Amino acid sequence: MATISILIAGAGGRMGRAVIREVLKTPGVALAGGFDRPGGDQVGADLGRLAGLDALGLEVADSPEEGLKRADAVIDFSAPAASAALAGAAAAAGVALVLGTTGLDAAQERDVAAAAEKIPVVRSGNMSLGVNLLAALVEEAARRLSDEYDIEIIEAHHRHKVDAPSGTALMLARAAAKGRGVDLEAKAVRARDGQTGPRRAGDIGFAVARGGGIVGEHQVLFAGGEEVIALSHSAIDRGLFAKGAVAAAKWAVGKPAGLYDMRDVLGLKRE
Ligand SMILES: NC(=O)C1=CN([C@@H]2O[C@H](COP(=O)(O)OP(=O)(O)OC[C@H]3O[C@@H](n4cnc5c(N)ncnc54)[C@H](OP(=O)(O)O)[C@@H]3O)[C@@H](O)[C@H]2O)C=CC1
Ligand SMILES: O=C(O)C1=N[C@H](C(=O)O)C[C@H](O)C1
Repeated sequence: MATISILIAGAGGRMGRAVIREVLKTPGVALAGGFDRPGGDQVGADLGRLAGLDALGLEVADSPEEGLKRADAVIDFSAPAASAALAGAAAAAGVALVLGTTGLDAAQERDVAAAAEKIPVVRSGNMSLGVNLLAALVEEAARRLSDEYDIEIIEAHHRHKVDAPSGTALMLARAAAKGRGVDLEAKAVRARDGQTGPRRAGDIGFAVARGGGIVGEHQVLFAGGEEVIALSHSAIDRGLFAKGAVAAAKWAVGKPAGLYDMRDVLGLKRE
Protein backbone atom coordinates (compact mmCIF):
# COMPACT_ATOMS: atom_id res chain seq x y z
CA MET A 1 0.00 0.00 0.00
CA ALA A 2 1.41 3.40 -1.02
CA THR A 3 1.78 5.96 1.74
CA ILE A 4 -0.16 9.19 1.29
CA SER A 5 1.14 12.43 2.65
CA ILE A 6 -1.25 14.68 4.58
CA LEU A 7 -1.08 18.41 5.28
CA ILE A 8 -3.07 19.74 8.25
CA ALA A 9 -4.81 23.13 8.16
CA GLY A 10 -5.56 24.72 11.55
CA ALA A 11 -2.90 22.42 13.01
CA GLY A 12 -2.83 24.27 16.35
CA GLY A 13 -6.57 23.99 16.98
CA ARG A 14 -8.52 21.35 18.92
CA MET A 15 -9.21 19.32 15.78
CA GLY A 16 -5.84 20.03 14.17
CA ARG A 17 -4.05 18.46 17.14
CA ALA A 18 -6.38 15.46 17.09
CA VAL A 19 -5.67 15.01 13.36
CA ILE A 20 -1.89 15.10 13.97
CA ARG A 21 -2.29 12.24 16.51
CA GLU A 22 -4.52 10.29 14.13
CA VAL A 23 -2.15 10.66 11.17
CA LEU A 24 0.80 9.50 13.28
CA LYS A 25 -0.97 6.32 14.37
CA THR A 26 -2.58 5.39 11.04
CA PRO A 27 -0.84 2.95 8.69
CA GLY A 28 -0.43 4.16 5.11
CA VAL A 29 -0.33 7.87 5.89
CA ALA A 30 2.45 10.32 6.70
CA LEU A 31 2.52 13.91 7.88
CA ALA A 32 3.44 16.42 5.16
CA GLY A 33 3.21 19.31 7.63
CA GLY A 34 0.75 21.68 9.23
CA PHE A 35 -0.08 25.34 9.15
CA ASP A 36 -2.12 27.74 11.21
CA ARG A 37 -3.29 31.37 11.18
CA PRO A 38 -0.58 33.82 10.10
CA GLY A 39 0.52 35.63 13.27
CA GLY A 40 -1.15 32.97 15.43
CA ASP A 41 0.42 31.68 18.67
CA GLN A 42 1.06 28.19 17.28
CA VAL A 43 3.13 29.21 14.24
CA GLY A 44 6.68 27.86 14.64
CA ALA A 45 5.67 25.24 17.25
CA ASP A 46 6.72 21.63 16.73
CA LEU A 47 3.79 19.59 15.35
CA GLY A 48 4.56 16.59 17.57
CA ARG A 49 4.81 18.67 20.76
CA LEU A 50 1.61 20.49 19.84
CA ALA A 51 -0.19 17.16 19.78
CA GLY A 52 1.25 16.17 23.18
CA LEU A 53 3.78 13.77 21.62
CA ASP A 54 7.54 13.70 21.03
CA ALA A 55 9.04 16.41 18.83
CA LEU A 56 8.86 15.63 15.10
CA GLY A 57 11.18 18.35 13.81
CA LEU A 58 8.30 19.74 11.73
CA GLU A 59 7.19 23.28 12.52
CA VAL A 60 3.74 24.80 12.13
CA ALA A 61 3.88 27.03 9.04
CA ASP A 62 1.84 30.20 8.55
CA SER A 63 0.52 29.34 5.07
CA PRO A 64 -0.35 26.21 3.06
CA GLU A 65 1.97 26.87 0.09
CA GLU A 66 5.06 24.83 1.01
CA GLY A 67 3.06 21.98 2.55
CA LEU A 68 0.83 21.64 -0.51
CA LYS A 69 3.95 20.90 -2.61
CA ARG A 70 4.61 17.80 -0.48
CA ALA A 71 1.02 16.68 0.15
CA ASP A 72 -1.40 14.27 -1.52
CA ALA A 73 -4.28 15.51 0.64
CA VAL A 74 -4.99 18.38 3.01
CA ILE A 75 -7.31 18.04 6.02
CA ASP A 76 -8.95 21.27 7.11
CA PHE A 77 -10.60 22.07 10.44
CA SER A 78 -9.94 25.80 10.70
CA ALA A 79 -12.27 28.75 10.05
CA PRO A 80 -14.67 29.53 7.16
CA ALA A 81 -12.61 32.22 5.38
CA ALA A 82 -9.44 30.15 5.74
CA SER A 83 -11.20 27.06 4.36
CA ALA A 84 -12.54 28.93 1.33
CA ALA A 85 -9.06 30.27 0.53
CA LEU A 86 -7.51 26.85 1.09
CA ALA A 87 -9.98 25.26 -1.34
CA GLY A 88 -8.60 27.52 -4.09
CA ALA A 89 -4.99 26.82 -3.15
CA ALA A 90 -5.55 23.04 -3.00
CA ALA A 91 -7.28 23.14 -6.40
CA ALA A 92 -4.36 25.08 -7.90
CA ALA A 93 -1.92 22.55 -6.43
CA GLY A 94 -3.99 19.49 -7.45
CA VAL A 95 -4.21 18.25 -3.85
CA ALA A 96 -7.30 16.43 -2.51
CA LEU A 97 -9.19 18.32 0.19
CA VAL A 98 -11.02 16.98 3.26
CA LEU A 99 -13.09 19.86 4.58
CA GLY A 100 -14.50 19.70 8.10
CA THR A 101 -14.90 23.38 8.92
CA THR A 102 -18.51 24.43 9.53
CA GLY A 103 -20.31 27.77 9.27
CA LEU A 104 -19.32 28.72 5.71
CA ASP A 105 -21.41 31.47 4.08
CA ALA A 106 -22.85 31.23 0.56
CA ALA A 107 -19.83 32.82 -1.17
CA GLN A 108 -17.45 30.49 0.70
CA GLU A 109 -19.61 27.52 -0.30
CA ARG A 110 -19.26 28.62 -3.93
CA ASP A 111 -15.45 28.72 -3.58
CA VAL A 112 -15.53 25.12 -2.33
CA ALA A 113 -17.81 24.05 -5.18
CA ALA A 114 -15.44 25.69 -7.70
CA ALA A 115 -12.47 23.83 -6.21
CA ALA A 116 -14.41 20.55 -6.46
CA GLU A 117 -14.46 20.97 -10.24
CA LYS A 118 -10.68 20.50 -10.19
CA ILE A 119 -9.92 18.21 -7.23
CA PRO A 120 -11.73 15.63 -5.08
CA VAL A 121 -13.25 17.39 -2.05
CA VAL A 122 -14.77 15.39 0.81
CA ARG A 123 -16.97 17.73 2.78
CA SER A 124 -19.03 16.91 5.86
CA GLY A 125 -20.30 18.77 8.91
CA ASN A 126 -19.50 15.63 10.84
CA MET A 127 -16.85 13.06 9.95
CA SER A 128 -18.07 10.32 12.31
CA LEU A 129 -19.56 7.01 11.21
CA GLY A 130 -22.28 7.38 13.86
CA VAL A 131 -23.63 10.74 12.73
CA ASN A 132 -23.61 9.76 9.07
CA LEU A 133 -25.55 6.62 9.93
CA LEU A 134 -27.87 8.73 12.08
CA ALA A 135 -28.52 11.04 9.12
CA ALA A 136 -29.62 8.05 7.04
CA LEU A 137 -31.95 6.93 9.85
CA VAL A 138 -33.38 10.44 10.19
CA GLU A 139 -34.06 10.61 6.45
CA GLU A 140 -35.85 7.27 6.60
CA ALA A 141 -37.91 8.22 9.67
CA ALA A 142 -38.90 11.52 8.05
CA ARG A 143 -39.93 9.66 4.90
CA ARG A 144 -42.21 7.34 6.87
CA LEU A 145 -43.73 9.81 9.35
CA SER A 146 -46.24 12.49 8.34
CA ASP A 147 -45.99 16.08 9.56
CA GLU A 148 -48.21 15.02 12.46
CA TYR A 149 -44.74 14.31 13.89
CA ASP A 150 -42.95 17.58 14.61
CA ILE A 151 -39.22 17.50 13.82
CA GLU A 152 -36.94 19.28 16.29
CA ILE A 153 -33.14 19.17 16.25
CA ILE A 154 -31.39 19.73 19.56
CA GLU A 155 -27.62 20.17 19.80
CA ALA A 156 -25.05 20.98 22.51
CA HIS A 157 -21.36 21.85 22.15
CA HIS A 158 -18.43 23.27 24.13
CA ARG A 159 -18.19 26.93 25.08
CA HIS A 160 -15.60 27.71 22.37
CA LYS A 161 -17.80 26.85 19.39
CA VAL A 162 -18.39 29.92 17.20
CA ASP A 163 -21.16 28.81 14.80
CA ALA A 164 -24.77 27.80 15.39
CA PRO A 165 -26.67 25.69 14.62
CA SER A 166 -23.83 23.19 14.30
CA GLY A 167 -22.85 21.81 10.91
CA THR A 168 -24.14 18.46 12.13
CA ALA A 169 -27.52 19.89 13.12
CA LEU A 170 -27.86 21.41 9.66
CA MET A 171 -26.85 18.13 8.06
CA LEU A 172 -29.48 16.24 10.10
CA ALA A 173 -32.06 18.88 9.19
CA ARG A 174 -31.23 18.47 5.49
CA ALA A 175 -31.67 14.71 5.87
CA ALA A 176 -35.05 15.22 7.55
CA ALA A 177 -36.17 17.69 4.87
CA LYS A 178 -35.08 15.31 2.12
CA GLY A 179 -36.97 12.41 3.70
CA ARG A 180 -40.06 14.56 4.02
CA GLY A 181 -39.69 15.95 0.52
CA VAL A 182 -39.61 19.63 1.58
CA ASP A 183 -37.24 22.57 1.13
CA LEU A 184 -35.32 23.10 4.39
CA GLU A 185 -34.94 26.85 3.85
CA ALA A 186 -38.74 27.20 3.75
CA LYS A 187 -39.29 25.08 6.86
CA ALA A 188 -36.34 25.83 9.17
CA VAL A 189 -36.97 27.69 12.43
CA ARG A 190 -33.45 28.39 13.61
CA ALA A 191 -34.32 30.19 16.86
CA ARG A 192 -37.35 31.03 19.02
CA ASP A 193 -37.82 33.88 21.47
CA GLY A 194 -40.78 35.83 22.89
CA GLN A 195 -44.35 35.54 21.60
CA THR A 196 -43.66 33.00 18.89
CA GLY A 197 -47.23 31.80 18.48
CA PRO A 198 -47.96 28.10 18.16
CA ARG A 199 -45.73 25.82 16.20
CA ARG A 200 -46.57 25.58 12.46
CA ALA A 201 -47.11 22.05 11.14
CA GLY A 202 -44.16 21.00 9.02
CA ASP A 203 -41.58 23.33 10.57
CA ILE A 204 -38.16 21.89 11.33
CA GLY A 205 -36.95 23.51 14.55
CA PHE A 206 -33.49 23.90 16.07
CA ALA A 207 -32.40 24.35 19.69
CA VAL A 208 -28.80 25.13 20.64
CA ALA A 209 -26.84 24.88 23.92
CA ARG A 210 -23.20 25.90 24.47
CA GLY A 211 -21.14 25.12 27.56
CA GLY A 212 -18.03 23.65 29.13
CA GLY A 213 -16.26 20.89 27.27
CA ILE A 214 -19.20 19.14 25.57
CA VAL A 215 -17.67 17.46 22.49
CA GLY A 216 -20.91 17.21 20.48
CA GLU A 217 -24.45 16.08 21.33
CA HIS A 218 -27.22 15.81 18.73
CA GLN A 219 -30.80 14.64 19.06
CA VAL A 220 -33.57 14.58 16.47
CA LEU A 221 -37.10 14.42 17.86
CA PHE A 222 -40.13 13.28 15.91
CA ALA A 223 -42.74 14.50 18.37
CA GLY A 224 -46.25 13.21 17.79
CA GLY A 225 -49.38 13.78 19.87
CA GLU A 226 -49.18 10.34 21.43
CA GLU A 227 -45.53 9.34 21.15
CA VAL A 228 -42.07 10.81 20.68
CA ILE A 229 -39.31 9.12 18.67
CA ALA A 230 -35.81 10.38 19.55
CA LEU A 231 -32.71 9.56 17.50
CA SER A 232 -29.44 10.74 19.00
CA HIS A 233 -25.65 10.73 18.87
CA SER A 234 -23.04 11.58 21.50
CA ALA A 235 -19.42 12.22 20.58
CA ILE A 236 -17.18 11.20 23.47
CA ASP A 237 -13.78 12.15 22.04
CA ARG A 238 -13.01 14.45 19.08
CA GLY A 239 -10.46 11.85 17.95
CA LEU A 240 -13.61 10.32 16.41
CA PHE A 241 -13.82 13.13 13.85
CA ALA A 242 -10.07 12.98 13.18
CA LYS A 243 -10.35 9.25 12.46
CA GLY A 244 -13.10 9.92 9.91
CA ALA A 245 -11.11 12.74 8.31
CA VAL A 246 -7.99 10.60 7.85
CA ALA A 247 -10.11 7.78 6.39
CA ALA A 248 -11.63 10.36 4.01
CA ALA A 249 -8.17 11.56 2.93
CA LYS A 250 -7.07 8.00 2.15
CA TRP A 251 -10.29 7.44 0.21
CA ALA A 252 -10.08 10.73 -1.73
CA VAL A 253 -6.55 10.50 -3.11
CA GLY A 254 -6.78 9.30 -6.71
CA LYS A 255 -10.55 9.90 -7.01
CA PRO A 256 -11.88 12.06 -9.87
CA ALA A 257 -12.59 15.72 -9.12
CA GLY A 258 -15.96 16.21 -7.43
CA LEU A 259 -17.76 17.08 -4.24
CA TYR A 260 -18.13 14.02 -2.03
CA ASP A 261 -19.36 13.47 1.50
CA MET A 262 -18.73 10.96 4.27
CA ARG A 263 -21.50 8.70 3.03
CA ASP A 264 -19.36 8.13 -0.09
CA VAL A 265 -16.36 7.33 2.09
CA LEU A 266 -18.30 5.07 4.44
CA GLY A 267 -20.30 3.33 1.70
CA LEU A 268 -23.61 4.55 3.16
CA LYS A 269 -25.03 5.97 -0.08
CA ARG A 270 -28.10 4.35 -1.60
CA GLU A 271 -28.08 3.94 -5.35
N1 LIG B 1 -16.77 18.12 10.40
C1 LIG B 1 -16.47 17.63 11.61
O1 LIG B 1 -16.52 16.41 11.88
C2 LIG B 1 -16.00 18.58 12.64
C3 LIG B 1 -15.94 19.92 12.35
N2 LIG B 1 -15.43 20.79 13.26
C4 LIG B 1 -15.29 22.17 12.81
O2 LIG B 1 -13.91 22.43 12.60
C5 LIG B 1 -13.64 23.80 12.83
C6 LIG B 1 -12.49 23.94 13.82
O3 LIG B 1 -12.88 23.43 15.08
P1 LIG B 1 -11.87 23.44 16.32
O4 LIG B 1 -10.65 22.66 16.00
O5 LIG B 1 -12.67 23.08 17.51
O6 LIG B 1 -11.52 25.01 16.38
P2 LIG B 1 -10.19 25.71 16.92
O7 LIG B 1 -10.53 27.15 17.05
O8 LIG B 1 -9.67 24.97 18.11
O9 LIG B 1 -9.15 25.48 15.72
C7 LIG B 1 -9.15 26.20 14.52
C8 LIG B 1 -7.71 26.48 14.17
O10 LIG B 1 -7.68 27.07 12.88
C9 LIG B 1 -6.82 28.19 12.98
N3 LIG B 1 -7.01 29.16 11.91
C10 LIG B 1 -7.78 30.29 11.90
N4 LIG B 1 -7.60 30.96 10.76
C11 LIG B 1 -6.68 30.27 10.03
C12 LIG B 1 -6.04 30.50 8.79
N5 LIG B 1 -6.30 31.59 8.04
N6 LIG B 1 -5.15 29.58 8.34
C13 LIG B 1 -4.85 28.49 9.07
N7 LIG B 1 -5.39 28.25 10.30
C14 LIG B 1 -6.31 29.12 10.76
C15 LIG B 1 -7.09 28.75 14.35
O11 LIG B 1 -6.07 29.65 14.75
P3 LIG B 1 -6.42 30.81 15.85
O12 LIG B 1 -6.95 30.10 17.07
O13 LIG B 1 -5.10 31.47 16.05
O14 LIG B 1 -7.45 31.70 15.19
C16 LIG B 1 -7.07 27.46 15.16
O15 LIG B 1 -5.77 27.05 15.49
C17 LIG B 1 -14.97 24.42 13.29
O16 LIG B 1 -15.61 24.99 12.17
C18 LIG B 1 -15.75 23.22 13.78
O17 LIG B 1 -17.14 23.42 13.76
C19 LIG B 1 -15.01 20.40 14.49
C20 LIG B 1 -15.08 19.09 14.84
C21 LIG B 1 -15.58 18.06 13.95
O1 LIG C 1 -17.15 22.64 16.70
C1 LIG C 1 -17.16 21.44 17.07
O2 LIG C 1 -16.55 21.05 18.08
C2 LIG C 1 -17.90 20.47 16.26
N1 LIG C 1 -18.35 20.88 15.10
C3 LIG C 1 -19.04 20.12 14.14
C4 LIG C 1 -20.41 20.69 13.94
O3 LIG C 1 -20.55 21.92 13.80
O4 LIG C 1 -21.38 19.92 13.89
C5 LIG C 1 -19.01 18.64 14.43
C6 LIG C 1 -18.99 18.26 15.87
O5 LIG C 1 -20.29 18.26 16.37
C7 LIG C 1 -18.03 19.09 16.70
